Amino acid sequence: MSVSSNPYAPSPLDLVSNVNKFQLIESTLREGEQFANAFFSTEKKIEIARALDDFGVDYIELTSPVASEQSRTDCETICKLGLKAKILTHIRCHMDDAKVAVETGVDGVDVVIGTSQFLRQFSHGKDMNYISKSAIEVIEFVKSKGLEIRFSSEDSFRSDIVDLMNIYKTVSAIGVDRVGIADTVGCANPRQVYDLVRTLKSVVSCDIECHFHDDTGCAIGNAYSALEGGAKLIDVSVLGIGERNGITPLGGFMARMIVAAPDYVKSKYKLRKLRDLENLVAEAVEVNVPFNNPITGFCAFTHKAGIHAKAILANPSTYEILDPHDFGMKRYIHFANRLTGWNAIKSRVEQLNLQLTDDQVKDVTLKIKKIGDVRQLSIDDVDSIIKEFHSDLQ
Ligand SMILES: CC(=O)SCCNC(=O)CCNC(=O)[C@H](O)C(C)(C)COP(=O)(O)OP(=O)(O)OC[C@H]1O[C@@H](n2cnc3c(N)ncnc32)[C@H](O)[C@@H]1OP(=O)(O)O
Ligand SMILES: O=C(O)CCC(=O)C(=O)O
Ligand SMILES: [Zn+2]
Repeated sequence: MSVSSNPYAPSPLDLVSNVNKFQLIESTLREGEQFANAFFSTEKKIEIARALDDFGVDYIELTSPVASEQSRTDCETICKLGLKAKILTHIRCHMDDAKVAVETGVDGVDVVIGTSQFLRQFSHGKDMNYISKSAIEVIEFVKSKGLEIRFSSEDSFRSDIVDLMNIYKTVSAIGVDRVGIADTVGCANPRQVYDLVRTLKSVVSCDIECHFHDDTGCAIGNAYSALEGGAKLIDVSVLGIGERNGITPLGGFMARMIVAAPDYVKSKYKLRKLRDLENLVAEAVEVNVPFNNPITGFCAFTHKAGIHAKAILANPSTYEILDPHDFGMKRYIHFANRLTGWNAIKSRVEQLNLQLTDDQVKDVTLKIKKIGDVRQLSIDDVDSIIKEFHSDLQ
């Protein structure tokens, strides 16, 4: 499908949209390390960082070097790998953290501080005046070291909008490279995201990054809305791993974006590496890839009901918005069940190199359905029924 005829592409009139030119901040080695099951050895971090780099992510975000001694040395080690992706580390808005971060060899520093009443009162206990002063101090310090610097307000969607815009205006005025919006508790919906990004865009001159938790199931939708509103960078992690049930998943986000911006996504990211990347991380954190995962879930390209199977055999676009081949995956017609139809069975008869008329295929389909009413069928069961039917005819 060419972009101009793609109904899911952003409208050319949508001047602020970054759907066709977004970047990824991959946070499996930061947010993902906050996933309950995660423990990454140095070797595993290196393996994951290399795989993310090979996939084509723009940035790799690492855990704060002040989290532990090993976190700091791992950060230094990954910086020395010579990856194409820029390496970031993520710190609190405090000079103690910033001083350690700039010595690790990272390309940039992501600094964050809670701005909502909840976090101001119960997390760090600081007012907006303090936040503003410490943000200026940290930003100017990191900039003086020649590194990229991003300032983000944690819990943005539960923060006072005037406070938010004031702090973003302040950091933009002193030349921060990016500002970040974070839906830390996953409370935002796509419309709120669009509105906040649009508002923010009118007060800052730098790029906007967004970070969405998935507590209420909106992380991918919110990321898309953010790009529509003019955000440029989206935080993702492999399988979405992170605090609680995590953030925007890399794979699901790729699924969303390939539909909207196929040329950009296919040329920029090695989509065929997605499955290996997900398996690598799933194994490292001892989880299974979810059965309903976009793209790589075991049945993501399996078609079962007879009506679907017939149309898919005629033209896969009837029931597929994604082409499995773009991801090195294959589609599968599940014909061994009572919901099957004669078109699916005819296709199986052809695969078995048997000759049956359409009426004969319809007859054998009824036999298959009859047994399928009593028990689960396997492919071998159906093949045996077809072969027996065929030999009875001879
Ligand atoms: C929403 C997010 O995911 S933000 C990223 C979260 N990442 C992490 O927490 C990284 C891993 N964390 C750690 O290893 C530890 O929490 C450390 C090293 C950062 C701090 O450890 P400790 O000094 O033992 O403090 P603890 O974790 O109990 O409390 C957090 C401290 O940071 C302060 N703080 C919290 N957020 C911020 C912030 N954004 N900027 C500045 N200070 C902050 C809190 O006030 C508290 O300070 P206190 O020592 O005066 O109570
Ligand atoms: O730094 C950020 O923008 C996000 C921090 C974070 O993980 C969150 O707020 O959930
Ligand atoms: Zn987060």
